[in-house]
Amino acid sequence: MADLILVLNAGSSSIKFRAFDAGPPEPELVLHGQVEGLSIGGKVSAATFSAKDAGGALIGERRWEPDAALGHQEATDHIGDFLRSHRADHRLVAVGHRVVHGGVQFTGAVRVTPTVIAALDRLTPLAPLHQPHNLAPIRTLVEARPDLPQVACFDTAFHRVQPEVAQAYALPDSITRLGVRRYGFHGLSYEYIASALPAYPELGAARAILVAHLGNGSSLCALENGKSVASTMGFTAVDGLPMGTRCGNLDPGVVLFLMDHLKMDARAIERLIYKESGLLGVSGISSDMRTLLDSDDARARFAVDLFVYRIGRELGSLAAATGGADALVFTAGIGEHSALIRERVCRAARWLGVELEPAANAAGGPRISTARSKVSAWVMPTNEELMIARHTRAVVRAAA
Ligand SMILES: Nc1ncnc2c1ncn2[C@@H]1O[C@H](COP(=O)(O)OP(=O)(O)O)[C@@H](O)[C@H]1O
Ligand SMILES: CC(=O)OP(=O)(O)O
Ligand SMILES: [Mg+2]
Repeated sequence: MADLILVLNAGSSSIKFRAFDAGPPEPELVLHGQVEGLSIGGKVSAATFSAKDAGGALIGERRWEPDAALGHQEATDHIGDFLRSHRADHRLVAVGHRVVHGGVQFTGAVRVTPTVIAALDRLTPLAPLHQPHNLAPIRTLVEARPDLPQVACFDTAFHRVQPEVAQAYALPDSITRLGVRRYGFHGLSYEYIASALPAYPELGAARAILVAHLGNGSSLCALENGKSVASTMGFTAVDGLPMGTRCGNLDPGVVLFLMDHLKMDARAIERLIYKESGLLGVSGISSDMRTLLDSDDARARFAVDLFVYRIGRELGSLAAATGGADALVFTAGIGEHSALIRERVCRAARWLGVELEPAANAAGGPRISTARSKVSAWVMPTNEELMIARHTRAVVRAAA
C-alpha cells in the first residue's frame, strides 16, 4: 500500500489537485486533475472538471452549464467525491495546500495547527480572491480528519529573500512595521522553475532569468542565481500586471478619487480592482484569454494589447533590477499555451536581446529563441503541486 500525499492548489479561477506517491526520492505522480472556469464574479464561463492517471489516461470528466456559476466550494466537494471513489489501495498520509499569503510570519512551509489557521485567516483581506479558498478545505479536513497532517505552502515565502529595497515601500517606518511591504506571489511556481533550471544545460551559465507566470493571475519574477530578487506583485496579488479580473498597477490616487468622487467604500473598491477589472473590465467580454484571442471585438483586442504592453514595460523594470537578463521563461496557463502572446511579448522584449524562433514557438518550445539570440527564451511548464508535495513531505518527515 503506497503512502499518498494529496496536493490542493486553489487559484483564483481553478482548483488543481495532484496525488503523489510519497515513497520515491522525488514524489511520484499517481493522478491529477482540475476544475477550471470557476466563477470569480462578473460574467462566467463554463466550468469543467477533468482527471487523469499518471500515464495521461482520462479517468474523470464533467462539464457544468455556464449559468451554474460554479464556486470554489462546490468544486472542492466534487474533487473530494472523485478522490473517495479513486482511492484504490493508497493510504493518505498528508495533504499539502497552496496558501497564497504567508505575511511576514511564514517564511517557509508549516504544519497546520489551529494557531496557524487563525494567523492565516487574519491575512484574508490581503488576498480576498485566494485565501478563503485556500483555508476552506484545510478547515473541512481538520474537522473530518483531525489526525491527518496538513501542510501550508506559501506563494510569498520564495520572495522573502529579496533585497530589502525590493521589498520596501517608500512609506514611514511605522507603516512598514505593520507588515505593509512588497511580498510577491506565485512563489511556488517560481521556486519550481528555479529547481527545474538544471534540466536545461544551455541555461547553466545564466545569471539573471526573467520568468513570466502568465495565468489567470499573472506576475513576473527576476531570478538571480535561482533566487528571487524582484517581482511585479506587491502587498497583495492585485499589483503588477493586468490579470483576468485584477487591474494590476494602479496609482493610489485613483483609489482616493473613487472614494471622494464616487463615494465608493473599501469593499466596493475591492470588488472593482479584484473582480471587475483586468482583461474582463477592459474588454467587457471575458477574463479568459482564449475567448479574447478568438474575438474580433475591438475591446477584446485592446485588452490583449494592454496586457502585452504592460508585460513589456515590467520586463524592462525587472531587467533594470538585475542589470540585464540572460533568459526569459514563459509559464502558467497563458505562458505555456499561447504562442501568440509569447510572440508578442518577445517582440516587446526585442530591445533586451530576445530573438524569437517562430517555428519553435509554434511548437511550444522548450527553447523558442534563435541560436544567436542574446537573451534566450523558453517555455517551461510550471508544477506548483510538485513543489507543494516536496515541501509537505519535508515538513512531515522533519516532524516524525
Ligand atoms: N491555449 C491557450 N491560449 C490562450 N490562453 C490560454 C490557453 N490555455 C489556457 N489559457 C489561459 O490561461 C488562463 C488560466 O491560467 P491558469 O494558470 O490555469 O490559471 P490560475 O491562475 O487559475 O491557476 C486563462 O486565461 C486561460 O484562458
Ligand atoms: C497569486 C495568484 O494570482 O494566483 P493565481 O494566478 O492562481 O490566481
Ligand atoms: Mg495559478
